[in-house]
Amino acid sequence: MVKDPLVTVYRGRMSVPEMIRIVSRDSPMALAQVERVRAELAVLHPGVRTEVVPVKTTGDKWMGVLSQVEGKGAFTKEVDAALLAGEADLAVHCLKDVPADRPLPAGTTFAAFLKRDDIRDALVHPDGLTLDELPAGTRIGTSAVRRVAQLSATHPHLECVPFRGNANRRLAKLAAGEADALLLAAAGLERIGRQDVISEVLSPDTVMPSIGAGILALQCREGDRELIDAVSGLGDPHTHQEATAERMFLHVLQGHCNSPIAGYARVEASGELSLRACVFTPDGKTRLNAHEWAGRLDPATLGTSVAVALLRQGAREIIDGIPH
Ligand SMILES: NCc1[nH]cc(CCC(=O)O)c1CC(=O)O
Repeated sequence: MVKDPLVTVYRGRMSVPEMIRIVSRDSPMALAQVERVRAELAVLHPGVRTEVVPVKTTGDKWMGVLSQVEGKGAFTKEVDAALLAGEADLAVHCLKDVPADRPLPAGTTFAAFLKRDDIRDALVHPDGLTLDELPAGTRIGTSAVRRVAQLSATHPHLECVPFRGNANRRLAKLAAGEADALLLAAAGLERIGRQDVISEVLSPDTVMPSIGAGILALQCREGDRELIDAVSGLGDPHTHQEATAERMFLHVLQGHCNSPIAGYARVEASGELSLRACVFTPDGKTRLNAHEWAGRLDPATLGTSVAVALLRQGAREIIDGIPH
């Protein structure tokens, strides 16, 4: 490989923090995510030392309905607070847990989006049945309004039962018989090393993923130039475009924690970005769809355009009609 002399000089001059304190939730999945960040940082900046600052979030402690606590911010609030208080320098978030209806907490910014993992949901059934093979009355453990709405529409003979807790806990509750099957993110199961329990990975056409699925976001304090420069090299350009389009879409739509919204952007084989998205009623009976290509639009404008397309079809009325 030919070395680009400019890059070499720039790397040589770049000052990198000696120590980076990384804050995250303390679930096994979150800690596995931190390990990925540490491993990628070690490759990019072999001299850097890192320390992990695990915190418990409201979303981890509260096992009731999320809309009764912070709703969407329940998994990020304490992590943001540690960053802003200077107790850590870098936060690792699942992008799908970072509220998009409001700006990031003042004084913080995204420094990178890591290369996207699998965006699909997976079925976990102890006997290995697929979604279409599940008998009537099978209890699916999920509290996600997005999953409940879609399953209700396509598989009305199945029964969704409320199921909260981190992925490991959900697997334990499944093993204890509190449900017959689960829907979980394939990427999450992969991160905790439990792909073995997956009985079927569901195509996005069967269950449309959540906005931001499979993306890890690195968040820093806004003024922390040295750190932002040091970690921005972990970012993936396609993921950045996808994340930007998806988050602007959610921002314009102004959903709340009970809004069944799904969708994903993708840089297609042609190199062009596309975004498809849906809004559902909670019973899944009404489903609004939009799919657009970026063409000359930048990713954020594509997100805006798809949101407007859904608003024209009545998305606001659906979202506002759902109690929250
Ligand atoms: N809401 C919790 C959450 N946040 C991110 C993931 C999975 C990993 C990802 O999509 O980044 C999960 C678990 C799940 O939905 O099964």
